[in-house]
Amino acid sequence: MTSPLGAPDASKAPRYAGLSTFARLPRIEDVPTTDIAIVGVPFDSGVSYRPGARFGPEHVRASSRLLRPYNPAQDFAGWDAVQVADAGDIAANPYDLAEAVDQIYEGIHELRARTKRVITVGGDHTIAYPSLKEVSERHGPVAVLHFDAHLDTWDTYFGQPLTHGTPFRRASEDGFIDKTASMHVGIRGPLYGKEDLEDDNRLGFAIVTSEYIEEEGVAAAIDRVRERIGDKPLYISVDIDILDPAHAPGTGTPEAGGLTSRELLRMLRALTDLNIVGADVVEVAPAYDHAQITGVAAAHVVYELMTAMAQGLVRDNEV
Ligand SMILES: N=C(N)NCCCC(=O)O
Ligand SMILES: [Zn+2]
Ligand SMILES: [Zn+2]
Repeated sequence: MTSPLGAPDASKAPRYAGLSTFARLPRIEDVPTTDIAIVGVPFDSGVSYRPGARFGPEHVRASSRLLRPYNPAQDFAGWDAVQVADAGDIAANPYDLAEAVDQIYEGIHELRARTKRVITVGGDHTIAYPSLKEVSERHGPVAVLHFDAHLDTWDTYFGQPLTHGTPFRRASEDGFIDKTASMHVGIRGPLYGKEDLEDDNRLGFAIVTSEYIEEEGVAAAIDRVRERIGDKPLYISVDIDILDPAHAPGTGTPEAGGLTSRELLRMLRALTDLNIVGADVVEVAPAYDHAQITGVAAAHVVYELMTAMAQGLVRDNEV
């Protein structure tokens, strides 16, 4: 295999110059093969409050220009070990949720046919449903590790079954999720009723609350994640609003009392030996961001997920 093509040498081309791709990595059409594709899904027709996540992908790309090849926290240089490329954006009908979900599924399915892993950058949390549909067709029902302030296992909004508050209920009902090994991390804030928690449990999720992490610490939360998920094929979904609004103001449904970006990144880095088969990072809404605070946090989340996936591909001799 020829050496992977990485980002331009920042000592020759300034970081702030050049096309806006994730971490200034090559576009998928500019490399012969791709192992990990990072694809944008500029879609926010599923939101229930502040819109704007349709501009999330471009904001995360713009906020990722400082990322460098070697990740000391994982002692691994992901894009030097495998080919990582920016696959551009999947176009989805902003006026028809059902059609949009089909288009997102088709876009991921087509990408996955020519790459080994896909990381989707939203866009609102609706996109987790088609992504989980695609991943579960390849790996069977997957363990879902869902970082979020919100359960996102609600039923319908104004009669609509697929929105950013319902992806994991629909995915559980449709058999995409391993109900013995899925969990939410970061849950906090007001609910519609206690039955939300009863439904959530029935749909197959354990819960690590934001308050638990404050009381017991990140290490205890990591232990609970590892115990629940084990070595099952794992899908990681990161709603950036898991972070406290101080660390992610640029999002549509902010809830007080969240995690710091340091805590979230530490959790992600502790999971690099798990079998990560898919991931998304969603709900970045740049209209409410300041100085790329949220964009930079999301870019680092993608970077840690990419690094962990690259390690897994090398470890499992898939490259
Ligand atoms: N941001 C996500 N993914 N979900 C928020 C749902 C908020 C609500 O139903 O009130
Ligand atoms: Zn959320
Ligand atoms: Zn969410």
